[in-house]
Amino acid sequence: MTDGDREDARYDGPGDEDAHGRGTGAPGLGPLGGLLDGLPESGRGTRPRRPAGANPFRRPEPTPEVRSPEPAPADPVPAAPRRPTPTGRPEPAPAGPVPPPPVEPVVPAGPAPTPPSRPNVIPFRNTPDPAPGIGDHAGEALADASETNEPDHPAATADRTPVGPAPATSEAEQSMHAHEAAALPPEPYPADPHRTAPAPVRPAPTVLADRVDHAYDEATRAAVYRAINDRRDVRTGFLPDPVDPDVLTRVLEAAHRAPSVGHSQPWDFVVIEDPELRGRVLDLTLRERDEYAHSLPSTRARAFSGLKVEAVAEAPINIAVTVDPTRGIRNTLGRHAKPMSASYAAALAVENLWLAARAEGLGVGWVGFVDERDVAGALELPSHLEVVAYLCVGHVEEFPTEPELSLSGWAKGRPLSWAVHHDRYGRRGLPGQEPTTLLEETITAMGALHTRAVEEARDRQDRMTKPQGSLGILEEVSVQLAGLAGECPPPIPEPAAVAVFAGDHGVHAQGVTAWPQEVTEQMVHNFLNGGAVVNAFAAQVGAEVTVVDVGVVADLPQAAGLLPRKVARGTADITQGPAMTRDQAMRALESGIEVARDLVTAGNRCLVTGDMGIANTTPSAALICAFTGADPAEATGRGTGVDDAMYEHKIDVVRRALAANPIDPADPIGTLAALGGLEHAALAGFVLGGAALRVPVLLDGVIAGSAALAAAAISAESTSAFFAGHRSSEPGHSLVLEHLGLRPLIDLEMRLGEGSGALLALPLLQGAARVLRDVATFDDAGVSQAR
Ligand SMILES: Cc1cc2ncn([C@H]3O[C@H](COP(=O)(O)O)[C@@H](O)[C@H]3O)c2cc1C
Ligand SMILES: O=C(O)c1cccnc1
Repeated sequence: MTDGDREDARYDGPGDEDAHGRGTGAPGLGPLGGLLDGLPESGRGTRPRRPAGANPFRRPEPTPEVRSPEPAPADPVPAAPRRPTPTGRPEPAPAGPVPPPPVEPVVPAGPAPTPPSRPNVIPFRNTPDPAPGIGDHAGEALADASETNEPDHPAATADRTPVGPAPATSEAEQSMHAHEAAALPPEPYPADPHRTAPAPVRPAPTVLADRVDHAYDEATRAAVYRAINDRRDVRTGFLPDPVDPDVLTRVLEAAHRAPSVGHSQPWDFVVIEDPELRGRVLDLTLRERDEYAHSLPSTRARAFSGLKVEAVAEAPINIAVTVDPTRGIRNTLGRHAKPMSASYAAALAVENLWLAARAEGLGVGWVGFVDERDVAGALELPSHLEVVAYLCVGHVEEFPTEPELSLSGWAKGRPLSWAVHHDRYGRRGLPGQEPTTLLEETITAMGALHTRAVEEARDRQDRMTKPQGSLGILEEVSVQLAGLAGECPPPIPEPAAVAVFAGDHGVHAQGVTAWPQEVTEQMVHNFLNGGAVVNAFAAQVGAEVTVVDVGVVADLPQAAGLLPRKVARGTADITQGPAMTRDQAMRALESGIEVARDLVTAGNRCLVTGDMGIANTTPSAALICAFTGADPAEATGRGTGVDDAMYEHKIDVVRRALAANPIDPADPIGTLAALGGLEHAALAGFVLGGAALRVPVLLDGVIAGSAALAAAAISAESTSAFFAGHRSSEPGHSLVLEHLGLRPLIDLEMRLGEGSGALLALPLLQGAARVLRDVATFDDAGVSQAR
C-alpha cells in the first residue's frame, strides 16, 4: 500500500479536515456526493447552503416584498470615528494605495504669508524649548518617566501574550493554565512596542442559537498553539539516537495531510539516512555558506560565523521534500492561475511535518544554505522534480526557548501588529483595535530617554578610571545611548546599516546645480556596484548599504541591495508650487519607516542616514528656512560646488519656493510635501522609525538634517534617538544642528552626503557605548581618586 492509497482510504478531500472523522461521503467525494462538495466553500455542515452567487460578506438588500421581522442589524464593522491626528491635520490622509488619492492642494488656506525676515517658521510641537540639548532630553525623561516612559519601555517590559486561547476563568481552567504556564517555555515573540494598551473589547457578536461549537476543548487548543509556539528551527544539538519508524510515519502522515492545490498532493519525501549521501549534501551546504559569509559586511559575517549547518551530518535523518509541479496532469484545480501553487503546497507539508515533529519531541532544521538544484543532483532526482526543502530531523538535546537567530541577535521577530491590516493595506491594528496608520503607530510608540538609565550612565561616567568629563562630548553621547536603550551599559551600536534614499527633483530645471539629473540614477548603480564613497566608508566600519529608490526619474532594474519604493518619478518644481501631493509625501514617509523597521528587525543596532538626489541641497535649504525661520541667504549653500552666479540664483530659487508655498506651521507633513524631496520625506520616516524602535539614528549632513527637522516637528521626542555624525560645510546644516541641539561628532568640512560623514563618525558612537561597558570604575580597579 502506498502512502497515497492509505491517504485515500482515510481522507476524502482537500479542506475536509474533520478531526472527528464525521460526515464524509464516499472516498474522494463530499457528503453531498459531488467532487466539489468537500471544499470548505460549499458550506458543508448543518446550515443551509447559500444561494449560488450570494456574497456572504454583503448584507442582503432589504426588498419591499420581504420585510425583515427585526430591525436591520448594525453594520458589524462600524466606521471608526476619526481621531484627531498627532500629525497636526484634522483629516488624516489614509495610508495605503487603495483610497483614491485625492490630489489635495498642499497649500492650505491659512494665515497670510509670514514676513520675509522670519519666513514660515515651524516650531517644535509639544516642546516649549525649540532647541533641547542632550541634557534637556534627560530633563524631559526625568519629568515624565515614572508615568509614561518606564512601563512602556520595550527594554523594560515585554508583551508576553502567548499565541493561544484567551485566559480561562473557572477554577479548573485556571489550574490548567497554571500547569500550562509551568510547562510552556517563555513566549517566543518579542515585545510589541506598539501594544501599549489592551485592545478595546468589542461587543460579542450575536451567536446563533443553533450554532454548533466546532472549537476543540481548551486543553486541545492549548496543545495546538503550544506546538506552534514551540516549533523551532533546530540547528545544533542533534543526538545520534535513531528515530522510531512509527513516529516518523506519523510525522510524514501529518505532512501528507497538508492542503494542496486541486488536492494534487504534489510532494514526495525522500528520507535520507545514508551517511555518504548526507556528507555530499553537507559539502554543498558548507560551500554555499562560505560564499554567503563572504558577501556579508564584516560585522554581520562575524555574527554569522556562529550559525551552524553541520546538522546535516549530525541528525540521524535528513528529509528532502520535493515538488512535482506537473502532478495532477493538466486539470489540477487552481494551478492554471497560480503555477507556484504546487510549491506552496509542498511548503505547507513542511510546516505540518515540523509541527508534528515538535509534538513528537523531534527537532527539525531547514537547511537554507544549499542550492536546491545541487541537492536534486546529489539525490539523482527525476528531472521533473524540484527540491522545496532539505530538513534535518532527529532527537535533540533541547529546543531553544526562542528562535535561534533571535537569541544570537541575528534578527528580531516582528510584532503581529505590524502585519495586520483592516480592509485595506495600511489600516493597521490587531483585531478589535481601531485601525491606525503606520505613521500614527510610530508616533505613538515614541518615548523620552529612560531616566534611570540616564542617571546610571552619568554616575558610571563619573566613577570610571578617568578624570570626570575627560571624554568630552562622548560622555553625553554615552548617556544618551543608555537613555535610549533603557539600560546601562547600552548595547554597542553594531551592526549598523546605512540606507541611501534616492530621488530626483523638479527644481533641477531651475539650474541650481552643475550636475545633470541622470547622475542620480548613475550614482545609484555605483552604490549597488560598491564603487561610491558610501561603500568604501561602510566597508571600513562593517556597515550594510541599502539603496532605496523613492523617487528616481529613471526606471531602475532589480538589484540586490536596492529597495524599489518609487512613489513618483521625481518631484515637481518647488518654485511653481508643491513638490508632491500630501499622499505622496505620506507614502514616502511610511516607506522610510518600513525601511527602518526592516533594518532593525534584521538585527541592526544603529541606523545611518544616506541620500542621493542631484539638486537636493536646494529643497534642503527651503525646508531649513521653513522649519527654523532662517533666511534663504543663511540656509542656502553651494551644494556640489556651484559658482558665485549660480549660488546667487540658487538663493533666489529657495526664496521663490518659499513664496510659492506658504506653510502652515502646524503641518510638518504639508511642509515636507510642499518643499521637500521624496528622499527627504522618506528620510524623515526613517529617522522616526528608528527612534520609535529606540535605535540610535546617526544623521549625515544637510539633507538628512533638513529631514530630521521635519521628523522633530512631527514628533519632538524622536530627537532622543538622533546623533549628529558630522557638521557639513553647507551653512544650512549648522542651522539644523543648532535648532535640534545636536553636537556633531566630527567636523571635517565634508559636503558629500550619501551617508559619508555619518559613517566616519560611527566608530565614535560605538566608542561612547563601549566605554560604559568596558572601562573599570575606580573601585573595581583599585585606582585612587583625586583629592
Ligand atoms: C558624483 C556625485 C556624487 C554624489 N554623492 C552625493 N552627492 C550629493 O550631491 C547632491 C546634492 O548636491 P546639489 O544640490 O548641488 O546637486 C546629492 O545627490 C547629494 O547626495 C553627489 C553629487 C555628485 C555630483
Ligand atoms: O551635507 C551634505 O550632506 C551635502 C552637501 C553637499 C552636497 N550633498 C550633500
